[in-house]
This record gives sequence, C-alpha cells and structure tokens, in this order.
Amino acid sequence: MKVQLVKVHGSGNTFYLYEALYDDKLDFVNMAKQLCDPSINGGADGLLLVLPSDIADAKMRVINADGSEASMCGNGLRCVARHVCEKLEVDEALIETMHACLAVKKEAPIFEQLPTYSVEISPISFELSSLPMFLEDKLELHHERIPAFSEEIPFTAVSVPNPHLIGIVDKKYIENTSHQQQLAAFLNSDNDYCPDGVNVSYVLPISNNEIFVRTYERGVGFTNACGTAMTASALISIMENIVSDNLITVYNPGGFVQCSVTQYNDKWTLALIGNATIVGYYDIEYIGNKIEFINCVMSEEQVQYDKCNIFAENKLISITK
Ligand SMILES: N[C@H](CCC[C@H](N)C(=O)O)C(=O)O
Repeated sequence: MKVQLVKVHGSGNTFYLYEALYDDKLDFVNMAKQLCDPSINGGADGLLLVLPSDIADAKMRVINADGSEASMCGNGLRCVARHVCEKLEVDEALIETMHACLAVKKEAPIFEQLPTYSVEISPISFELSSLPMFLEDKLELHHERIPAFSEEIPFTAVSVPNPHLIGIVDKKYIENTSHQQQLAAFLNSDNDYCPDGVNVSYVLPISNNEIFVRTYERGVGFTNACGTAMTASALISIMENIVSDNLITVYNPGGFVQCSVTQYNDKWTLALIGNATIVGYYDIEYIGNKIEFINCVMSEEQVQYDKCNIFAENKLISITK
C-alpha cells in the first residue's frame, strides 16, 4: 500500500504527519516505530495522524516513537493546525484530541517569515491521579522536594492532559543532563510512582518573561522541544512567581516558542504559539509490515527555520555563559 507522509516540526520536535481517511486498518504503532528509527531519514519523535471528526474540523492522534499513544502533543498540534487550515483555506479551526476539542489559529510569524500557529492546551489538572502519579500521603505536588527524585530540585506534577513532572533548576542541571536522564529513565521504566510514565522537564529561569526548558519525553527520550511541557513549565513559572509576564518566551534546544498563561475565576487558560515547519514530503510503500521509502522531496522551509534556531542557540549561549 502506497502512503504519502509529510515530515514536519514544531520547535525542532519532529514528526511524520499522515492524513488517514478513517482509523485505517494500518498498524500505526508499527508504522511509528519504523518511521522514528533514527537510522532511517534521521528518524522522528512521533507520528501525527490527521483523521476525520464528527465534532470538529479534524481529529489528531499522536503516536510516540516507542509506539505508545499520547493524549496530546503541543508541537504536533501546531503542525496539524497548519495542515488543516491550509487544506480548508481558513485561518482558524477546531481540532479534536483525546480529551478535548482545541482551538487553533494562524498567527503572525514568531520569527521573520516562519509559518506560525497558536494552539490551546487543555484540559489542565494538578490531581496526581490525572497523570497518574503515586506519592505517599499526597493528592497534588506543587513545587516540592521529593527525596526519591532529588534533594535539591522542587517539582510540580501537572497533566495538560498528558503527564508532566516539572523541576525548577539552576544552571548546572542544564549544562549536565545526567541527573535528568537518570530520573526520567527511572520514571519511564517499571516503577511505583508513574505506572504510565511521565514527561520530565527541567526549567531554568532567565528573566521575568523568559525561561529555558529541556524535556525528556515519555515514549521518546530527550527531544529538541516538547510543546505541552514548555506550556506546563510556563504555567508553573507563573504560579511560583518565577516569571511575572503572561506571555513567556520559552527557549529550548530546538529553538523557541511563546506561551500565554492567563487566569480567570481560578481557571487557567494556556496557549502555545510557535512555528509549524514542513521538512519534506515522503512517499512510502507499506509492504506487509515493512516500510520502504520510495520518494522524498525536501522543502525550502528548513533553511528559514535554521536561522530561528541559531537565534535561539545564541540566546542560550548568552544565558549559560
Ligand atoms: N511524549 C508525549 C507526547 C508528545 C508531546 C510533545 N511532543 C509535545 O509537543 O507536547 C507523551 O507521551 O505525553
């Protein structure tokens, strides 16, 4: 069976996007694992499925590189938003996700002429049971030290709605990722705290409206960026008075995004704004359960994005000097 895929990324978090006519009989788990193999065309962090929806303009499903399915993907949703808006020739749309229909919108470029979209990040819960995470005598975890995780780093647990553990750290934990690697690998293996795993992010405060976030993603490992994690990190940074502005620039190893965090009547509203870049168009042949790449046409957009990435890298150098 011949399949057409688009390789896309949001802030360097790279995916294959496949528009399926319906919940195909294709084995998406097997497809994702093969497509994300780093030895083939540089791999990817996951597979985005764009499907018809009865309640929205389209439906998005997210399969991680290890074949696990996630309830949400912020960087991926921006890429799906662009795909759907350009197909329907609109600037705004509604995308059905596992737990909510989310508003998406074409925005003015975040950097030079970069195609930019905003996506709603919702629902949000601080209940440990929503991740799930199990901690003795706790129903929530707010900016607290858990000795089993770290004696130094205060962590917050939040679902948006995929699960996140957010630590506010000083520079040494950004320069050396071994602590984060060890903790995240433990919490994403057989353990008593997070039976379904968890995305683990370390956040370095920069200014009253800038943070740096590095994420070890559940089902993937370290990625250039994790959209839901960056938005959750912006939320925690506001709640803990680490930043004071409602529009936060979040730098990451793959570039930068902006996160809008507003509160009304005790309800938080989150939006993630950033690029939706097309890397290339791929034709594959799906023979039995084996994927063969037939053809690939690279897009010119990556050149444009590289300039954005250099801007972010220079900022990171200035921060961690
Ligand atoms: N690995 C995540 C899903 C992808 C999220 C990330 N790529 C984003 O941009 O939010 C999880 O299993 O919850």
